[in-house]
Amino acid sequence: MASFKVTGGRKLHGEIIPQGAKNEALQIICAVLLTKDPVTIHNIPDIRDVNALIDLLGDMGVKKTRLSASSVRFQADDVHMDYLESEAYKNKAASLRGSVMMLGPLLARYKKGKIPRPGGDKIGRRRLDTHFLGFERLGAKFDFDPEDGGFYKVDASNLRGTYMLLDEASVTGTANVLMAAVLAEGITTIYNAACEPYLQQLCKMLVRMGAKISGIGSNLLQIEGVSELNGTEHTMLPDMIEIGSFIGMAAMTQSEITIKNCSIPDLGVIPGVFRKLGIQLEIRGDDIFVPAQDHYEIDTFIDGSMLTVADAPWPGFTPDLLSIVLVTAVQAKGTVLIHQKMFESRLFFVDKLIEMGAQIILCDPHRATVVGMNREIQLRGIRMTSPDIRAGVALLIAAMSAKGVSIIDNIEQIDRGYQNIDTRLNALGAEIIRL
Ligand SMILES: CC(=O)N[C@H]1[C@@H](OP(=O)(O)OP(=O)(O)OC[C@H]2O[C@@H](n3ccc(=O)[nH]c3=O)[C@H](O)[C@@H]2O)O[C@H](CO)[C@@H](O)[C@@H]1O
Ligand SMILES: C=C(OP(=O)(O)O)C(=O)O
Repeated sequence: MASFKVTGGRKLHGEIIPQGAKNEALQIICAVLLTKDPVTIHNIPDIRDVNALIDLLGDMGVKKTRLSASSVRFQADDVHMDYLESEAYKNKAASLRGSVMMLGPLLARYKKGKIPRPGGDKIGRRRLDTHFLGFERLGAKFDFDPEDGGFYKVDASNLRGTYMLLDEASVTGTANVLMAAVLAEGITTIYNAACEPYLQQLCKMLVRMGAKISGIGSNLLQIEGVSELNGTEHTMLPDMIEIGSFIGMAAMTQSEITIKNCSIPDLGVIPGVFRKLGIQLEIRGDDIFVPAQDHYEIDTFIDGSMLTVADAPWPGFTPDLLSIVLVTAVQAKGTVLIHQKMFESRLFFVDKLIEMGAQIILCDPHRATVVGMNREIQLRGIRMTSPDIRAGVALLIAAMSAKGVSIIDNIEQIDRGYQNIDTRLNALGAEIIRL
């Protein structure tokens, strides 16, 4: 288990380029299974989860040619379906959440697929019902037998388009069902579809491959099945969660940074939520300039009542940034209620922040009230463990703003989603040592 030793109190200065989006990459890389033709993908983040998925596809027989550090050409013209029966497949596929999105393409192209219970963050119950109810609506047979190796299995000789109202606007669920529907016979309508930029990017890529999809960016997708898809090229958007993390980090450490090439129109309400915490952001072309700020003050609602920041399916605020908003509020002036509606185990990391000196009341597993300290008291460095990817980065931000040295254990969680974060932040003036 690796750790970070972080010396707090260093101010950052300079420019940082966000990596390609993790959650988009996981969908896009699964989509290469939909065609026998080459698919070239650019701006692939060099992070644990994405590398694990690329390895897994390689083990399944997908040809990979690395064209540069962040570009790979894939060709799925000879997929070894028997690999799915191996113990190695079970272990590797279970190591990340994104692997579940291989099922839609496998079902569409090979009429069957299986996946062990996928990994990913342990942040509460993470059900997969939407995926399998959707596949069943398309005509697949679904089977899950906990006694039989714990595999989720799907089987279908003939996928047929249909109308479906998704159980919930699941991000990976929508991607999975969509990838099955593009090669199904006839027309599929998916209502209550998730519509994050990740999914919009996937839809656009599928259209370039020859799929017929309308309603892109909305919660009502219509797909006219085609018999075959062809190859394409695709470039990943910058990671909006990393961009939000850098904004919070700059505010907490009184740093002046420029976040380059942010694809601003794809950030939705993210900049607005950080502005509500009182953080000044200047949009300069496609960059975000965050000036060094001694103080920032949390807004109230128009009627003077206390601000709540809550997650919601896109275009609402992404749950993946709530831990960052929470830690950023620790040194703001004012009070905010953080309401994590989707996941019930994502706020427990606040006990570490409290140990560092933050004023937070964990109201229940979904809600925490942060009473900002307006920098009157500096956090103090401690030893802590990163429980999940976003809490891990929230703790890193706290440590970077704290007095003294902190040790963060289990940074593999951070490495799942943030590319060489120590090196990139050290280049801006941080002091982070990988132990
Ligand atoms: C690999 C990947 O892309 N992971 C992301 C994906 O996970 P993932 O696709 O697994 O998450 P889902 O969108 O399926 O939903 C996550 C949780 O939110 C709940 N839920 C979902 C939809 C809804 O309308 N209401 C609701 O309460 C679900 O019950 C579930 O517990 O989306 C999550 C929600 O944005 C993000 O945190 C994850 O980073
Ligand atoms: C929860 C997340 O990831 P995953 O779904 O891969 O666990 C995340 O990216 O914040």
